[in-house]
Amino acid sequence: MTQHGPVCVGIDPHPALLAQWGLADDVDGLRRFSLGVVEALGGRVAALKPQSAFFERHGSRGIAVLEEVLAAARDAGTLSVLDVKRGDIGSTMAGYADAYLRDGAPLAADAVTLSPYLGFESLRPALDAAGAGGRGVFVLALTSNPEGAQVQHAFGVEGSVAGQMVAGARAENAADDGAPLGSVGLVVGATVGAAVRDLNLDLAAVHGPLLAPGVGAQGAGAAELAEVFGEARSQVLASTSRGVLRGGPDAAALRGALAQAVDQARAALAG
Ligand SMILES: O=c1ccn([C@@H]2O[C@H](COP(=O)(O)O)[C@@H](O)[C@H]2O)c(=O)[nH]1
Repeated sequence: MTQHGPVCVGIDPHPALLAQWGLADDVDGLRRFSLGVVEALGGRVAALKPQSAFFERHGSRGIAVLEEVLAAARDAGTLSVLDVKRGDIGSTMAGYADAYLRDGAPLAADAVTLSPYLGFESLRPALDAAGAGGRGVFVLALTSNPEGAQVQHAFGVEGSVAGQMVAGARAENAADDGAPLGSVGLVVGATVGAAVRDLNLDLAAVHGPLLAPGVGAQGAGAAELAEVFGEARSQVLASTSRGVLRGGPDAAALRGALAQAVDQARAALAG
């Protein structure tokens, strides 16, 4: 984030984007699109975030392309965040941790997104694997979609649901002595408006990175980033997929779109 700017670019090979890039909606199109993004932006961006759904829809050959994309990002020296939003009972979470957070696993990424709605503690195997292996997780706290509020803003005996995710991440990172940011990040959409303030969430105290999707196609920009994150802005990794990908397939145009997104995020999140 310091070197390349606080922006993550999502690799979301939507059928419509494949068509816009002049590619077929098949495994070859998927591969050319996704590796094209890594080739254009690898080594120039803080992180790349492949969206697993768009690889899974092509079946086992799509998953094989996802493996290639993760390896290509690694070879380019670029961190990968696999957006796969996993969450299950602890014993099954151990399987997911092994799939995504183990050295040498075919789908190993530098970080994954996790869904905590079976309870924060159900994520334990992934939290431990990330901490032990120098990897990270991003736990959904306040998602960028409007429907998320129905669950995430709800209150129980221990406060708001989102607040419990903030508390969980904060407690995990407290043990991560000395690191500038701990291994447990949160997903907080750039589109959530006043929710962080309304729910009284202390994001700065999480001491972890904050992945902020919603920039670009979902309507958030500099003003929204500044509004949502306040004191926690130095922890924010703003995430945009279609906002940059629509610039392709030309590599220079993709880099131009990334440069614009970085300028916008830096201005919003400075100081
Ligand atoms: O709260 C969330 C969590 C994840 N996402 C994912 O990010 C990208 C957004 O794509 P855009 O084209 O920039 O809208 C997509 O993969 C989502 O699944 C999110 O949007 N919100």
